[in-house]
Amino acid sequence: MEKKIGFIGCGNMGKAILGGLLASGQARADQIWVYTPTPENVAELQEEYGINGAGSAQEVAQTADIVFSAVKPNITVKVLSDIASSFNKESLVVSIAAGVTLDQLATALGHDRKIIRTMPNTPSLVQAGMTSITPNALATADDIDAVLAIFRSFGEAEVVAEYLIHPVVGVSGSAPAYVFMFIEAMADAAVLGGMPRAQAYKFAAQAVMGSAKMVLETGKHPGELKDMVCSPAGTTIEAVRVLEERGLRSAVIEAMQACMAKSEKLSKG
Ligand SMILES: NC(=O)C1=CN([C@@H]2O[C@H](COP(=O)(O)OP(=O)(O)OC[C@H]3O[C@@H](n4cnc5c(N)ncnc54)[C@H](O)[C@@H]3O)[C@@H](O)[C@H]2O)C=CC1
Ligand SMILES: O=C(O)[C@@H]1CCC=N1
Repeated sequence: MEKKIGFIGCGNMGKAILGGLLASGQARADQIWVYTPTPENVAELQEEYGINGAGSAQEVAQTADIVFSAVKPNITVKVLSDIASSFNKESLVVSIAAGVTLDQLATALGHDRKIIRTMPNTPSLVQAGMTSITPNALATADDIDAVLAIFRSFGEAEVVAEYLIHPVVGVSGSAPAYVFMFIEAMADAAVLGGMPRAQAYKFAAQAVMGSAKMVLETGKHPGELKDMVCSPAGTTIEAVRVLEERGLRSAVIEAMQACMAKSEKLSKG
């Protein structure tokens, strides 16, 4: 890709995208401009990645063809509306903010602006992210392909209609938190059984990763994969019985309902 790419804000998620772009060779460091309000942060990013530091968000907007807005949701609209007039006519703005709709972004940036709303997740930091991509009507097929390629450089990415954004937040954006809780709980139980803690985290995390890989790679129904583990009168079915008794599925579904409801509330401002 020969386009210039900009970042306004570059914390956890910004760095995941920046790192993915560079590691995959999709962009060279000299094609990338980054602004954050703390000059020391910019200097650190320049040192670590060799990218260009920008002195202001305006400079990023004026320079880049694709601009990632990677600031917190509560300041996204303000940050973008302050610099709306600095973008080039053909620039594409990509937002990663949870709960900020395409309509709110267009109100901040102008209704003639090409915009793509995305929802990545933190496993992007280890090249195993999952990102939804929702373009507005002005974004071209080339814009969508370019942004899909960027997010696919550190995981998977799919185009998703905006009305599905709340389930995306529930099943992907926020989901790593619940999986980490599950890993922590499994490790606690292993420690209870006498296993050293570090070893317990390794076993629990590898079990989760391997199970996820089986779902993705075998194409088998998760229930069938569960049945493959449950020997008749064996150990696993005992655990499954207790998980059912304690309402694991219902707890997960209700937790995600709360997550999706909050996502919907945030979108309404
Ligand atoms: N952390 C997560 O799991 C996910 C986060 N997101 C979204 O990513 C966005 C960023 O989140 P994180 O990277 O976790 O936050 P972060 O706090 O790590 O990074 C925010 C960045 O914005 C910069 N910043 C603060 N004020 C600024 C301003 N006025 N102008 C320009 N830059 C400014 C900060 O210096 C920092 O570099 C949020 O909108 C969030 O909704 C999306 C999916 C998952
Ligand atoms: O909790 C949040 O608001 C963000 C959105 C997705 C993951 N973290």
